[in-house]
Amino acid sequence: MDDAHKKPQGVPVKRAAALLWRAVQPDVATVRVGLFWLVLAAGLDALGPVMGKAFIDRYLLPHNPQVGAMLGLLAGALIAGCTASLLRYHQLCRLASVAMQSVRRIRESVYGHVLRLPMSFFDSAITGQLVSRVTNDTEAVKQLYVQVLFVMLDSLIMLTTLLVTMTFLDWRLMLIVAALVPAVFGIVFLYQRLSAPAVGRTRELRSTLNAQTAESIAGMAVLQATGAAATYGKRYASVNEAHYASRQVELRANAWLLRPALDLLNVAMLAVVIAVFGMRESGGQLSAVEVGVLYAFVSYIGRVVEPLIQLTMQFSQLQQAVVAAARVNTLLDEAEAPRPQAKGRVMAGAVTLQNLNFAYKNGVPVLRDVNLDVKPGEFLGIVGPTGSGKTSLLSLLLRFYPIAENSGQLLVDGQPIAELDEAAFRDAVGLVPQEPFLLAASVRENIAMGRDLSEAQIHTAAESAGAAGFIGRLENGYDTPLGEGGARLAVGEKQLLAIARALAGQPKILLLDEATSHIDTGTEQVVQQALAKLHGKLTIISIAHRLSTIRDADRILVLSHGHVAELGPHDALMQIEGGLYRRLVELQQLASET
Ligand SMILES: Nc1ncnc2c1ncn2[C@@H]1O[C@H](COP(=O)(O)OP(=O)(O)OP(=O)(O)O)[C@@H](O)[C@H]1O
Repeated sequence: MDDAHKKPQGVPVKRAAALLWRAVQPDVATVRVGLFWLVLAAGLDALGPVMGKAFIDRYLLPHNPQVGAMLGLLAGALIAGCTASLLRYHQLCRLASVAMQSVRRIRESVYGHVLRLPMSFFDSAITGQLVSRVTNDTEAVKQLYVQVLFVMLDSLIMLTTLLVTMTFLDWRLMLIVAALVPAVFGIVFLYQRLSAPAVGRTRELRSTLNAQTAESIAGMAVLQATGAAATYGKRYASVNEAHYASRQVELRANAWLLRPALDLLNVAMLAVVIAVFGMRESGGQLSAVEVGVLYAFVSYIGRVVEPLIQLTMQFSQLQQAVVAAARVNTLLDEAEAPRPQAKGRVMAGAVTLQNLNFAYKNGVPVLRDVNLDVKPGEFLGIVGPTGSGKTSLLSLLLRFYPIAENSGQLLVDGQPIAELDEAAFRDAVGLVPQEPFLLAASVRENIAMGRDLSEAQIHTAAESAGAAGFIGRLENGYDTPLGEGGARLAVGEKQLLAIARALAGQPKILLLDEATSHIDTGTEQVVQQALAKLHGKLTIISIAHRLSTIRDADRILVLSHGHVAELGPHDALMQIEGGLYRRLVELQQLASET
């Protein structure tokens, strides 16, 4: 099974490029227009020194003061420069907006994708790292588009245009200037060799820091109760220290190799061009034409170096962003939960298990040869020692894991569970999980959970769950905000709300996973009454640790090591001399008496 924190496989650059290419598709036409205008802007930029050269060659050196033409050239250079700047500004804004749109799309698709991943993915996913992938990594992808790709594209266009213009002016001098390109790439290569491992390590460590923070906050009660704060503080500090050291390596490589080395190249190139020019003319008289070319080349060198510096300065960001984009792409490549095209419906809510086997890992069976026939409207309790497979059975009933071939059958109303229409199946099966999960939203939103439910349906569900009473006592009734995780409600109230939510979709089958284990005896009775009222109206399958909650069940399934140990009503099971159920009941009675 894949996990969210694994190292991406394959070449990151390819995966990053695939991601960007996919996301930019709807805006390809806009990008093309933007690039066209950028090429024009670069051409206009290159015109300036050409006009300067004409100014020197035609009027300045030959002492030929034609004021009108000279002013015309100066004005031309000025207009070309201003137009180029304006064009560049508009195009970079246009491209930046394409970039933001693309990132918006990527972020939405990553979040949507995560919501569609199979439950098995989350068995090994680390929350902090997954959150980091959806938020931080997609933010880094924005950098890749906005800062890097478009600034780099602009620089590349500029560089090409300048080299072409120089070729027309003096191709031999152009070749000398062109030597800058391999020199700069040499520096970048060296930089990459030195800093790339550190860049990757820094990201990994930052991700670990996020994961540790998220984990500690989630488990704060346990952490404080076990006095583990100091140990965890130390563990965090050591990762943080490693992160700092890795950042230092990166920064040192940046400081040595980027700006200073490139500034040095700029000065060296100027010296070489002037020296070559001087040698060429030694012995002869400087011709006016050559001086104009020298002027143009000196201005071009500055302009060639600047895009090259831009290209290299963006390089470290590029590396980080490529790693991030590759990781986002890897997450997007993670297979989604299969969406059966099947059209089966749940009509009555009968559940049949025929020789059902299940294992999370090959060779470690969790359910073995389970046979069961639950009739529509039946109330089935499930009990068994810890690890006996109760929750796993519920997960299969929720279609969280597929039933492997040759592993028996799980039928709902006579149809294999995989052949039911997804939306119809989710409507027909309600779940009350072990931990009532509540949103930081109003009571109404917590019951509706985004479903299109009428006010009457929400109220009826709350009534049926026995939650209407306490909701009515909240200051704003159904509009009362509940705070993060329903922080302002008592545990039992959260549980009742979870039942109301499960009932709101008017399911045919209601699954409860130890829904009453956290509740005090008073609230347990409210839940019991709610379940009693539902008894017979829909199929109820309820895992219970507190055996009193399923005493009234039509039948009780006793699981042991993944197979059916006993099955029958409470009274019948209590008759079994030395039976597992009877032992469990007696143990609980003993525990409650002491
Ligand atoms: N996601 C998972 N991946 C791998 N193994 C798992 C997973 N969930 C449960 N198991 C294993 O499957 C077995 C059955 O677990 P399950 O949670 O179904 O038991 P249970 O009867 O519900 O236990 P409990 O009463 O403690 O909740 C256990 O050995 C457990 O370690």
